[in-house]
Amino acid sequence: MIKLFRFLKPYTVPFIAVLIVLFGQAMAELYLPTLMSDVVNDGMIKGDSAYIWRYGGYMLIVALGSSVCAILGSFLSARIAVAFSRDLREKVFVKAEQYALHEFDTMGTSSMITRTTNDITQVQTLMVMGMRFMIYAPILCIGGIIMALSKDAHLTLILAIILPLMAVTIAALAKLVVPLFKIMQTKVDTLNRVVRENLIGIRVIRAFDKQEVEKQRFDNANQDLVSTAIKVNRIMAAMQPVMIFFMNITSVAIIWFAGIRIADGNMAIGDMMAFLQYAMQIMFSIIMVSIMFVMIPRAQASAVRINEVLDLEPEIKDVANPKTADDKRGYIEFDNVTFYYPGAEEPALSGINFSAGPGQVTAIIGGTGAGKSTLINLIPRFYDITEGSIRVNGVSIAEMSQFDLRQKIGFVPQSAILFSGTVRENICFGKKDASMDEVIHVSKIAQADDFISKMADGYDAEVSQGGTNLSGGQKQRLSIARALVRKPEIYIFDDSFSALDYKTDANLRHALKGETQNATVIIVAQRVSTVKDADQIIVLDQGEIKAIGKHYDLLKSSTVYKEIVSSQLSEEEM
Ligand SMILES: Nc1ncnc2c1ncn2[C@@H]1O[C@H](COP(=O)(O)OP(=O)(O)OP(=O)(O)O)[C@@H](O)[C@H]1O
Repeated sequence: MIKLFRFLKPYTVPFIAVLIVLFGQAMAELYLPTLMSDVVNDGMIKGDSAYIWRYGGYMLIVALGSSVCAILGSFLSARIAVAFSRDLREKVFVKAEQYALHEFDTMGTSSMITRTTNDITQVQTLMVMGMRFMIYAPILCIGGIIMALSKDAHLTLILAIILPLMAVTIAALAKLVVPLFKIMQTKVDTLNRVVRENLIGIRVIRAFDKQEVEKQRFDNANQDLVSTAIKVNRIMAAMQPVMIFFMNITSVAIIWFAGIRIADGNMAIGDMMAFLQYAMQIMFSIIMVSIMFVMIPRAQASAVRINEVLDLEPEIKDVANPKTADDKRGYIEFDNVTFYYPGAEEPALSGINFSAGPGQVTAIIGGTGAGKSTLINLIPRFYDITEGSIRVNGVSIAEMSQFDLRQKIGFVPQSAILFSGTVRENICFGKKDASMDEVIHVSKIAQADDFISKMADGYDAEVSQGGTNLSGGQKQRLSIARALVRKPEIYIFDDSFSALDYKTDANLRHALKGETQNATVIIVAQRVSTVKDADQIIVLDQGEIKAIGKHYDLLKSSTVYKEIVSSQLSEEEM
């Protein structure tokens, strides 16, 4: 957790201010019982009302000062902690944005959400308490002991017996509760995962009538978290009466023994009253510190999880002096590329060699799991290759900046992901400052203008989160328009026409031809009709290129291609 405190640096001045005002509060509170004892001993007992008024006035001023310090301390510490967690959330988010895809898989999306929200809140809560009590409680405790000793050294023997007993009790309770706090964070993770899977997969769950099963799964995760939380709260709840018991027994013992000492003439009444207050202050500060210590392990577990996110160095990084690749446009070369997914024993792709250039359409076809998506994911450098090299415009993509590389690419993923916002905003995601004419133009090419115009608000119609108010084909067309609006030099379509009917698919490809005639187009497709006009077709099977060529040549030369074609077209069509 200490590692995270480096992010407090911008708040050094308010942090020091917090320490100063809380020091002031502690000193004021330590002074009050002494003033009160003076009022009792020298004012009330001697019947000196002027003294009572004067010292009563001092007491009021000191109490007021203490309150002002307390308010300022709370205000400043809350502001620092909230600003600190805002900064931390931003750092975690920015870091996560740099992760390679498999690093996301390692962390887990739901765990990333818990880490960005709940875990940071745990650290924030501890930080508020820490700032509040870190300096205040020790001063109150040590100062209280010194003042109590100065009032009556004999009576402090009571504290010498009670305080260790209290410390042992707190330690025993903490030993029970600390491991439970740690477990709670992982249970929050599990609950988040179940909720997330259910919300995303709600249609599948309903279609398969699995509501009851999923409800049970949720109940189990929920109950699991609740039972741990109940255990923790039981122990924490037990702490309060136990501490009150200690405080009461201390008060009784002090009054009893002080009574004897007052009767013997060895102690003044005012000193007894002050002693009692110091004893309460000492005990209160011990309770505060112990509550903080009990909270530390939970926040510590959260801090470890936050540090895991911050310390994970993204595997895919820009080189120190990235090269530009602007001498040519749209040239892609795969040179003996082999790729293993992290941790996989078999390569997903091996010995891939091909090149593609501007004005050329390259189609990739193959059975499911052949490695088509993997291949095109390597071009924007979503993964780093294991062997060989991939060059864009003659420059290895590992030597270019990721920003530069991805600026050159219009990527349409397999599953169309849209964001909440309007249709226009979703299309402009590809180019922030695209004009309305550009948006309409690309929508027409993507065969989206028709359905957008029919929507109540047209281009200003709202797309719900994840695009759930659109059909699969409509989503695909919007994500194609989003890629087109960038006017990139390389287009990558990952099975992006699969949800379109044959007619729309044909119209779209026809319209695309004009738009992309100077660009390099790579199309992954399952349908032969989508790929057969391509300038080159790459036939992929089990991560290897089995053949490259045009449709008619491949029909003669490649048995794998022929099998794919014959499974889709009749003898006559072939
Ligand atoms: N993130 C991943 N981690 C590990 N292995 C993966 C990952 N993604 C894909 N694979 C594996 O890599 C191989 C190729 O998958 P890929 O998604 O590239 O196939 P595909 O040809 O695009 O299939 P489809 O047409 O079904 O989409 C498969 O064996 C798959 O299990």
